[in-house]
Amino acid sequence: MWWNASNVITNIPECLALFFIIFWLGIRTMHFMAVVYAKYRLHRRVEKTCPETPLPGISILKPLTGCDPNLYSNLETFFVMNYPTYELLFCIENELDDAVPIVRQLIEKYKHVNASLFIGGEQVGINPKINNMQTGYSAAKYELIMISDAGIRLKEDTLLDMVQHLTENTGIVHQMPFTYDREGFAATYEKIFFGTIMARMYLVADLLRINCHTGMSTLMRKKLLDEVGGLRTFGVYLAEDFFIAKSITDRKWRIRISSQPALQNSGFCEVTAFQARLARWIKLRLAMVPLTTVIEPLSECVLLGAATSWATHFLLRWDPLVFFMVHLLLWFLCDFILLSIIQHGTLPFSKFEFVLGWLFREFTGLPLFLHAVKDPQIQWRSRSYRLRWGGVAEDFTKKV
Ligand SMILES: CCCCCCCC/C=C\CCCCCCCC(=O)N[C@@H](CO[C@@H]1OC[C@@H](O)[C@H](O)[C@H]1O)[C@H](O)/C=C/CCCCCCCCCCCCC
Ligand SMILES: O=c1ccn([C@@H]2O[C@H](COP(=O)(O)OP(=O)(O)O)[C@@H](O)[C@H]2O)c(=O)[nH]1
Repeated sequence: MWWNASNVITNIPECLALFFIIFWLGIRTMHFMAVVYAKYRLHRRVEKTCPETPLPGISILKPLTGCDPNLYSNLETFFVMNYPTYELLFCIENELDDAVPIVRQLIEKYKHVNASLFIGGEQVGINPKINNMQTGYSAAKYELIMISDAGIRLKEDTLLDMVQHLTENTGIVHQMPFTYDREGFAATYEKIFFGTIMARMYLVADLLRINCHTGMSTLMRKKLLDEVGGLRTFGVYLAEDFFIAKSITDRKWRIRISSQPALQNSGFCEVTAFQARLARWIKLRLAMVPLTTVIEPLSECVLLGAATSWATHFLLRWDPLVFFMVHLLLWFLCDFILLSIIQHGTLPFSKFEFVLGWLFREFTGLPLFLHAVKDPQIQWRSRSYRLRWGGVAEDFTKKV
């Protein structure tokens, strides 16, 4: 019999083939789980009526660096939130930054909104985003802290949605990264990335309670940060989001995603810049969870498909080409369904554009991963870093 136990143990090709088939079944299961969980979990109707207790106040930290064509309209969404008590704390490192006049203009336009601008930051660690936010954090007066990156847009009811997910035992509610509708191939590629490969992993991680916290749009209880020394404690890391969530879950609090995905809407949208961003994230993930060195490339549709085609041919004599084509089709359909659920409306591109964008994403995923692994140096904006094992970062800007 082909699966005879002693054969499997002693025969390496058979073991490898069996491993690929089991891994393939695992990833396919995750794919289906992600689709079902997305349908059940995302885009829930937000209750407009207040619960018995008054809604808690939120201090929203907006770390800004530079200006892009969408900055004004993205920031404006924060001034028109349907939420009773919140303050906006804009943080900008450099007084000459182009974002300064934009923020001042908005503060002037919406005088009734509680908003302040903090310039200069404070050097508390290596992470420039934490350094930038530190002065705003020190001034924050509410019990909830929201960290929201420069390119994020909110819907009117996003804060309500997030607060409603902050149940008694929950310490963090974060938004799953996704994108706002923009035009062009780069925007299509970004939306496909966040709505397929990233969403699949993110949703399954949330379901299995694996730390997948991404700091681009996240709401947390301030007391949980203050208990460990405040935001500054995480300034030694570049992936501050991962370590904040780790610290909070270590104290037995839950983290969960909100029902609305994060709408990233940076005004700069280019394939190469996006790939550089993804390469930086890959390097962070490898340092945080070294297991991803194997899991990430093997979870790529093309590599997994090729390996499992070989495995099923080797063990079961199935036609590898037929297997690969069926695998590709199944993967493609699951991805399209998942993306459509997350979009929750009409996609801003045609089916043909989806096919092109999807093939591009799938066939560039592995080369991008290998390219990222090759060079340990991390470039973030104008600075360079290296990570030590465990995630503590070193600034390499002056050393290069
Ligand atoms: C995208 C493909 C991932 C494949 C990984 C395979 C398995 C992982 C399972 C779940 C992980 C979900 C992925 C979540 C994070 C993805 C985004 C990311 O990389 N973000 C990093 C950078 O974020 C920015 O950092 C700077 C900050 O200022 C910005 O605000 C941030 O947006 C972030 O730092 C990542 C941290 C590390 C996450 C590691 C998660 C790995 C978990 C591995 C578990 C393996 C078992 C899986 C079994 C299902
Ligand atoms: O030197 C920096 C780099 C980034 N940021 C802020 O950190 C957030 C995330 O930055 P970026 O979009 O570059 O990170 P990514 O999402 O690509 O990881 C944004 O609000 C930036 O304004 C900052 O304050 N100082």
